[in-house]
Amino acid sequence: MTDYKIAPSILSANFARLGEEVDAVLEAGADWVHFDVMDNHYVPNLTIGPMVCQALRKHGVKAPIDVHLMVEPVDDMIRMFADAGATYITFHPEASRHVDRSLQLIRSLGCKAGLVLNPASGLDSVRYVMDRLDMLLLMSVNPGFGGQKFIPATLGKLREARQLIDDSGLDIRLEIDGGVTGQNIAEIAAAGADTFVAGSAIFNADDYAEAITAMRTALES
Ligand SMILES: O=C(CO)[C@H](O)[C@H](O)COP(=O)(O)O
Ligand SMILES: [Fe+2]
Repeated sequence: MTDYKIAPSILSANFARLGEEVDAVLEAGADWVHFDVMDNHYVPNLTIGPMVCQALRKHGVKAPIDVHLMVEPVDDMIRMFADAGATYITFHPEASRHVDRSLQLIRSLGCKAGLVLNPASGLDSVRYVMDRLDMLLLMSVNPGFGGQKFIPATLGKLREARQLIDDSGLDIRLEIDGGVTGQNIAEIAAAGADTFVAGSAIFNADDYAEAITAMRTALES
């Protein structure tokens, strides 16, 4: 059976009570914390940095923190997030001049490494660095904002990515980010994803446990 992971994106959490919000989703059954970092340069929005990641660790968060860097360049932020307690660090290949080197940097700092592909980007940029990846993240919305609609063409790309990973024989997670809901998660899993980021579908729900349980039930179906 596939080891599915659900990673609520704190982009849709109440930032005024972030520690409690993260405790609440983990208590409600989430596996990971998805941490969106935006710099108003790579994407037209600005969020949170390594100090907030470190604060969550100090607050007592033990779950994996999945840092999604939407910043350019990436190497300084990789170092700072590794120091701040990140588990996974993923970045967009076009935001690094030397993708292979940035991936090596992440692992050298003891974190798990991943690349993120935007909706219009093909799989070519990951083909020759597969052995440097612990995760491949496909964006199913354009990066920068929560609450957008899932782009259906991502399903075909997920199938191709699943094939690429299976053919490689490597242990690489396949994560999907953007517009994931309890209604579409089963179809997304059938296309090959094993790790699901969901922001608005969880944090906008009245009951986080109910939203996460509905996702797990759909995954089991
Ligand atoms: O990386 C992101 C946006 O750039 C977020 O992780 C993503 O949009 C999650 O939010 P939602 O589930 O509401 O789409
Ligand atoms: Fe994200």
